[in-house]
Amino acid sequence: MSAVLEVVGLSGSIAGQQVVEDVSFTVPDRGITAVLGRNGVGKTSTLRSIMGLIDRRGEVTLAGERIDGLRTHRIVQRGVGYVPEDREVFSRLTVAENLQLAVRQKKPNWELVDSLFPDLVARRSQMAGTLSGGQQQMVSLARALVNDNRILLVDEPTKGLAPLIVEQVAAALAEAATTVPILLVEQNLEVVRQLAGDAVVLSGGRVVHTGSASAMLADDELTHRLLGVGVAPATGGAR
Ligand SMILES: Nc1ncnc2c1ncn2[C@@H]1O[C@H](COP(=O)(O)OP(=O)(O)OP(=O)(O)O)[C@@H](O)[C@H]1O
Repeated sequence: MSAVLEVVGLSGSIAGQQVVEDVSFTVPDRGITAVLGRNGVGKTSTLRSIMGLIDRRGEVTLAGERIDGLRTHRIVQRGVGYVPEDREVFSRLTVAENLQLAVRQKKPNWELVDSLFPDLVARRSQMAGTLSGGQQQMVSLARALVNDNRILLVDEPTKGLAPLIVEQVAAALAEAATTVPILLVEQNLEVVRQLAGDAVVLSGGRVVHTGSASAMLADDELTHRLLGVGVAPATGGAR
């Protein structure tokens, strides 16, 4: 597998404060790569740095071409789809209008979108603001998938969703990943276990671990140390 995205020495800052520090990793051209880490370590800011949405320095190469000097809309045009954490649907537009606004190509991928999100087909005329959180997430994902992209950056798509909806979103992501590689920020480790091939773990704005997601999650001590969750390591013998 070759890399679709290479990030080298990426730093990002917000209001003069550095929140991404010298981050380097590669995203393979297939499957789902997870970005993990505790709250506030810079996962969202890493995606926003790649998209040129915050001040950044460093190299970002998409399919062999540098994109770190480009404005956000140019990065999108090059084929980087971005599904932000807060979904950003236009609440006073219908589902159909939300999707239509995202279209950049002559033949949008309507078949793919309709097959992934049948619920949205029935709700085409519904105002997006009246959809549930899960349905809004699906609109947000559908807007990215309606175009051919080289990679999707998806930020916490299951956040705040009920377990059944989390399963639906995870299934849609798994299916979408058969058509486009995905860089996924995700806190739900069950979803990560289910979907991710590789994992990039951040701490304090820096990469502290990269490698197989399943190998990391199978190692309780490592998972606990990196993410502060899972089974705590034993602290001495029985008393
Ligand atoms: N608009 C902002 N203004 C000031 N500081 C910010 C802003 N957005 C993020 N930060 C800071 O940048 C750091 C990284 O935040 P970021 O949202 O990238 O982390 P994260 O890993 O995605 O967190 P979470 O898992 O809680 O979403 C944090 O210390 C955060 O407080």
